[in-house]
Amino acid sequence: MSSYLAEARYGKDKVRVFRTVREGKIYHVVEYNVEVLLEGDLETRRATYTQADNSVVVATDSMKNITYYLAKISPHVLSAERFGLHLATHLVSKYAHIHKAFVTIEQLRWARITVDGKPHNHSFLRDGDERRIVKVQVDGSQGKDKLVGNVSAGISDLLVLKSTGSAFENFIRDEYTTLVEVDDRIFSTSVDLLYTFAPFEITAPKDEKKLDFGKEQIKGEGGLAAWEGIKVGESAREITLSVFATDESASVQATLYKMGQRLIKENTAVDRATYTLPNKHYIPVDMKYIGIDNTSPSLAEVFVPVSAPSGLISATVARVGA
Ligand SMILES: O=c1[nH]c(=O)c2[nH]c(=O)[nH]c2[nH]1
Repeated sequence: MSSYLAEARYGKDKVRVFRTVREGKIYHVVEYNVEVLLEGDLETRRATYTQADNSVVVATDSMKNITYYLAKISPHVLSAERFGLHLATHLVSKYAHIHKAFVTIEQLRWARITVDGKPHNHSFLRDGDERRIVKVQVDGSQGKDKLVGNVSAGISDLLVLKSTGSAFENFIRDEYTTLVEVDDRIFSTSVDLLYTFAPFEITAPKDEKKLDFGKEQIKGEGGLAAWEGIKVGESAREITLSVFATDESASVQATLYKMGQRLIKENTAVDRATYTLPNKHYIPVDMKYIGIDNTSPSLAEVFVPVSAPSGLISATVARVGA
């Protein structure tokens, strides 16, 4: 039976980077977990996988070093979108046989501590397990002077709960149905969101050593939005939280759709948004045995948080015509 190498991609995962940027007495900080993967002519030029020839292999250790080097010198390091674009563009520009770079960045939360009502200059707290996610792909396979950037970004593990304003009624009732219809229930989910910008053209930096990567070098609306990704990121989080809080939810599905609709409407460069929402069930405790009604929706006050199983609702909302 014969076989061949169908696909290959390799790199470094879990490169942990913490960076400070000083602005006088004020410090800005970011913490990233970075994954860097490369694709290229690893078989046609030298048989890396099939003949154990390492002569075209950029060591994954070097990719880690490049990540730290760019974290030191990149003017874009405080934005995960910009930093990812800079890192991926640098890798594809530097190595002739590397055609695609894939950078995934997880950004951990560090919020300023408030002291006497004022944000502190250099002290921070971890205000949640939620992470920002940025995925960048830079494709140089059509030529190193025609780099194409693809950026998607979003949120992972944003845990939310509302204690009313959620119902689930009129679903299929048949021989398998035990769930009762409720016009008032707890709705809790851990939001995963990934939104995608239109692909855009990047002009590779002319001065490799300087690694200058100016705003003017990214063409197209999607590119500029990815460049200004911090704003879209803030808007996406705010829309997600505000729709979750205010929607009179008929189902997780219906609330998810409203989130996606508003995200696309208010962020003109976002083409698609995929939400994945587990339905973390809170079940009212049955106290009929002791003569107490805790299960009628309006009287339910004591609940069991159920970690498994959970519902899982996922959908992509896309811009018409994109
Ligand atoms: O919002 C919901 N959607 C469902 O599809 C579903 N199914 C279920 O058992 N509970 C819920 N809740």
